[in-house]
Amino acid sequence: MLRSCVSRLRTLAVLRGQPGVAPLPAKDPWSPRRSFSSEVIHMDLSLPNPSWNEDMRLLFDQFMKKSEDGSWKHLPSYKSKFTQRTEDIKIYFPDAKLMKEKLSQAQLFPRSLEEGLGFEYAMFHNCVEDRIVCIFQGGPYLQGAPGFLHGGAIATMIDATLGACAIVAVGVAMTASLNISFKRPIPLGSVVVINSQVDKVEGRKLFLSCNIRSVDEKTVYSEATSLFVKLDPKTRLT
Ligand SMILES: CCCCC/C=C\C/C=C\C/C=C\C/C=C\CCCC(=O)SCCNC(=O)CCNC(=O)[C@H](O)C(C)(C)COP(=O)(O)OP(=O)(O)OC[C@H]1O[C@@H](n2cnc3c(N)ncnc32)[C@H](O)[C@@H]1OP(=O)(O)O
Repeated sequence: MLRSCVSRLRTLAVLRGQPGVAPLPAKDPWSPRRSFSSEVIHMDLSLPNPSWNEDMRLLFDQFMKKSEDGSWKHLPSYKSKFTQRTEDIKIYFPDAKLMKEKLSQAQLFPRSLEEGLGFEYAMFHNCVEDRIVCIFQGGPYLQGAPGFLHGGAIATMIDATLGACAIVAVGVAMTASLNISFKRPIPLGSVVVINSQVDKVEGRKLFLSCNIRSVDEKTVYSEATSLFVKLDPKTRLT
């Protein structure tokens, strides 16, 4: 217990001293309030929290303002929550009981880290142009090259944004392929904007693309194309 506390304090000290790293959340991320409780599971985690920096808050406010006339819609996001969509996927599993047990333990991967340490993001759907914008602040536990985001963390957010775009467009769909071009490293703690869209639909196949840019739009960090396949209700996944 004592050893784990010392190790956490060391981690905090290292992170606080690291240039370019977002300040840690004002609240102690290991406080009981942050434990795995139903309160956290059902909390919309795409709303502002103390770890969000000014860019993140400003962008969130701008998109919320744009949502007032109904042209944009904020998409809530949970650690784990049964929705109609998660109900929909049950038909793809032969053993419904086993599936239910698995789902009761499951958490959405990008929501599995504590507040401010990993993936902080909010998505907005443009209902007119049918595209999704994700504002993303990558925390200190997502480091790859020193001071920059890990490529896998970038890929995760790309997949999550393209996935949301596909699901909003056609319902339950899975990533079949994902091709990413990493053009510039993304500094830890900085805010980036992921713009995604459906380019083409061919039967059950959806071709999507996205790019990741800096808030001032001057830097293109990554570009990606993907294929999602709408699941066939006649085919089981396992
Ligand atoms: C369980 C799904 C989850 C649904 C979400 C539910 C709730 C949402 C709630 C909250 C979530 C919010 C946001 C979402 C966040 C993140 C999304 C992350 C998504 C993922 O992270 S997901 C994990 C990685 N993903 C996999 O784990 C897939 C493994 N895979 C398969 O499960 C199958 O592979 C599948 C289903 C893809 C297709 O299988 P299938 O049997 O339905 O279809 P089939 O094979 O017949 O292909 C049909 C046509 O696609 C072409 N095709 C297929 N694959 C291709 C490839 N790779 N390249 C080029 N073409 C390909 C064929 O060539 C044919 O083309 P054609 O018709 O022209 O001949």
